[in-house]
Amino acid sequence: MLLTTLIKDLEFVKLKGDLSIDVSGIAYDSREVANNGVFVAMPGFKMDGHDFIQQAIDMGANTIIIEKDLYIEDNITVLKVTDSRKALARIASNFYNKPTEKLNMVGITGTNGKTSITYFIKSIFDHVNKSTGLIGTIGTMIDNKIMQNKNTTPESLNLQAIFNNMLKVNTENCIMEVSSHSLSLNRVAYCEFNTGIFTNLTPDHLELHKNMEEYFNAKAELFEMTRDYNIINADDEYGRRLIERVKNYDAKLVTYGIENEADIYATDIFYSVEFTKYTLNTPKGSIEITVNIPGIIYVYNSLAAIACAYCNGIDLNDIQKGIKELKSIKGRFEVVYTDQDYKIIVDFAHTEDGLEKTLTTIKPFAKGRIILVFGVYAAPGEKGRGKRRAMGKVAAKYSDFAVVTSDNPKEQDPNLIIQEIVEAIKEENGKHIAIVDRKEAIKYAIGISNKDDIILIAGKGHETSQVIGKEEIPFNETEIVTEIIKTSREMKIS
Ligand SMILES: CC(=O)N[C@H]1[C@@H](OP(=O)(O)OP(=O)(O)OC[C@H]2O[C@@H](n3ccc(=O)[nH]c3=O)[C@H](O)[C@@H]2O)O[C@H](CO)[C@@H](O)[C@@H]1O[C@H](C)C(=O)N[C@@H](C)C(=O)N[C@H](CCC(=O)O)C(=O)O
Repeated sequence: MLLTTLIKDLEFVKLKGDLSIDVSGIAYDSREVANNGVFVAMPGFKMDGHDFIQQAIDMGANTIIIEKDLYIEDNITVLKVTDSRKALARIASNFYNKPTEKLNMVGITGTNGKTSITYFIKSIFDHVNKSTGLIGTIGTMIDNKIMQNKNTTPESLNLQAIFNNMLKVNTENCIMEVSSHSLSLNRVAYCEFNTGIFTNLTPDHLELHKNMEEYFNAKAELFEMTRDYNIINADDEYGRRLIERVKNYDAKLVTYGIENEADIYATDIFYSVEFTKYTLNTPKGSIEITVNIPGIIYVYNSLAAIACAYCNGIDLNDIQKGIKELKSIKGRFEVVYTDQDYKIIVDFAHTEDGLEKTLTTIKPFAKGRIILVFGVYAAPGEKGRGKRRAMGKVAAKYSDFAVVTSDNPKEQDPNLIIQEIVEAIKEENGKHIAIVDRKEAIKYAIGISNKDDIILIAGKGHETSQVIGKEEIPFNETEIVTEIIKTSREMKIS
């Protein structure tokens, strides 16, 4: 591709070199630069791409895009921009010929519910044979095949490549989770969204966003990028603020909820431990909905998905069938083991709010105790103890016994994280034990469970690894539970 084509609509200052050259591709990691490629130097959290420019040139880069003032000796083209992450998004979109213009793009943001909503929408779209790809925490799904992502919302270059791959297999709809990081770090810049969905906002990722206002503003950016519909939860405090903000935007506002007045809303909700039923009310009529995942959270998540399907002109009968056809979502209130004695549920709940909602969903149905296995992950740059204490309090309040363990301690001391959680549990007189090794903690919970108990293993959900120190260790909770139960049965028999 000609460099002039690649940099179309990019604002830059040419520091040196020729613009009428051919470039073979783009890289933001010097180790991945191809011969005659463009290297975009981006300052990072741990390192700085500007320190790897020489390596990129040695790898064969013929063009370098920078945002810092640097003098580069080699005889190559150097362009300076104000924000190299944003510049990467611009040229990545150009490189793949603006793929989002050819897809029906749905972006979902908010602290909780994003993954479930992508799956609910896909299930409805699949029911009416709309070819649909997903991007999110569980990975990227194209043609029903899942590939792992490094991030919930990948870097712009990877993202645009994914869109392009979707188009190659004639995918028409792309349903994606849009993390607040991706908005703040311009990973989704120059994506054309048809629909934006806002779920809710509770404290999370405050290591990057500093405070809730900044976190809210990051999420709200998505709704400045949508063309057709803004779908917002009317029962969330921040949702209501967003409604006020987007009221006069070009995209049509559609609200959903249970408590407050909304366009799409649920009434007559019936909960059981296996499913939830409710009456769906829309401007086009009402219909019974069965969601195969229990709890209030999934009433909200299904309503958001339904609002999206509704805006896409899908008939209420098809919406009803599409929601019912989704049997489970990996790591989302997933019953990984059940017999007449007890149930084991794996759930991704990893915030105070998420944990509280999952525990209160279980509470009315737990004939025995709720035994909770959980920890708190170490977020990059996180220093505060707020989240650990808050989750400890929730554990003490809503579970009968907490096995406090490691989540992803990363390079922080897992004992210290656990100690801070335990302090909060003790203040509430909660029954607990601390077991640093997560597998041992699960084994302990299974060992002490009696008839009718429910074990909730919270925090990691669909994840298949645990990050301890710098190491990523395979950790699949479904497999671990199965193995522990098998071994304990074999021991009982012998
Ligand atoms: C803290 C954070 O967000 N980090 C993201 C960031 O990496 P970084 O800034 O740490 O990269 P770095 O290692 O400092 O390197 C800086 C630059 O030098 C370059 N480099 C580095 C070494 C080298 O030899 N050559 C070279 O060119 C790197 O390619 C990079 O461009 O930029 C990378 C590329 O976009 C991201 O993959 C990475 O996400 C990490 C993996 C991460 O954990 N991010 C989390 C916090 C995140 O983004 N989460 C959200 C939300 C999740 C949720 O909602 O639950 C998500 O969307 O995933």
